[in-house]
Amino acid sequence: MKFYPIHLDIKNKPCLVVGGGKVAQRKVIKLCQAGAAVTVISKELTPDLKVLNEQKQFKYLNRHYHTGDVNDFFLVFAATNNLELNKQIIRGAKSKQVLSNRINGVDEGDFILPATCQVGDLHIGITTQGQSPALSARMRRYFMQKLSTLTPEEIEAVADVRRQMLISDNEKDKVDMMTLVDEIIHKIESNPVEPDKL
Ligand SMILES: C[C@@]1(CC(=O)O)C2=NC(=C\c3[nH]c(c(CCC(=O)O)c3CC(=O)O)Cc3[nH]c(c(CC(=O)O)c3CCC(=O)O)/C=C3\N/C(=C\2)[C@@H](CCC(=O)O)[C@]3(C)CC(=O)O)/[C@H]1CCC(=O)O
Ligand SMILES: NC(=O)c1ccc[n+]([C@@H]2O[C@H](COP(=O)([O-])OP(=O)(O)OC[C@H]3O[C@@H](n4cnc5c(N)ncnc54)[C@H](O)[C@@H]3O)[C@@H](O)[C@H]2O)c1
Repeated sequence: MKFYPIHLDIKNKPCLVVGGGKVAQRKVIKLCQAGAAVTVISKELTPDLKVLNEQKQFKYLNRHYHTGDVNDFFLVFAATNNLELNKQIIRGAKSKQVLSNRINGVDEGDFILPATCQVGDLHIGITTQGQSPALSARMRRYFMQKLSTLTPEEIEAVADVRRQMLISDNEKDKVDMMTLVDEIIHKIESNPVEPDKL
């Protein structure tokens, strides 16, 4: 296994995205959803990033990357279309022990992002260890279709019974919880996938 799978709590943690294109946008949206304190450095922004900037979802520095910009960040994303610059950003981050993601290739940088799909608190993360992103993207669409039959409330119901079980230490609560889990698995199994939507 090349990469260690982890779900990181980045609430209020300072995260830097260098670049304002389509790939940077994907990173920024997920960082904001996870409650990070996001800074974006780029002279250009996609239309969606412009809207998020107007909503003050992140701190925007409308300029090119400068050496030293990575200092004091928790995570850094080198997401420009300039391969040499992305390498330089990763080197800068490494010299400051800041964890970094490079969108081109996996040999530099400390982590890569999985393709994800979710229903409520159930999240599925898919990676090919950076080798076949197109396969990850397709697998995500497969699981999105499979999970589309579930609701956040059904996922929450399992957590509710578990909380009850932890208080009561009652065998019946455990059976109830496993029944709900079985129902979820059954719904997923019996939900057919439409291949032309993958
Ligand atoms: C999962 C997802 C998460 C995210 O980005 O948030 C993600 N790529 C996504 C989309 C996507 N990627 C690509 C396309 C173009 C069309 C296509 O091919 O389909 C699209 C579609 C689009 O852009 O719309 C091509 C591509 N990707 C990378 C390269 C390498 C390079 O540039 O050298 C190339 C070009 C060469 C090639 O094709 O190989 C590199 C990476 N991409 C990764 C993640 C990491 C490894 C993930 C893994 O382990 O599998 C890694 C290493 C870096 C990273 O961490 O970012 C997201 C899912 C979107 C979804 O869920 O639908
Ligand atoms: N990881 C992935 O999922 C993935 C997917 C598709 C493509 N790619 C690769 O990622 C790269 C970026 O793709 P994109 O679609 O976001 O490109 P894009 O052209 O839409 O965006 C590039 C961004 O980089 C910014 N930039 C350039 N020089 C900069 C500098 N000196 N300082 C700050 N920002 C700077 C630009 O302002 C622009 O916003 C491409 O090279 C592509 O090969 C990666």
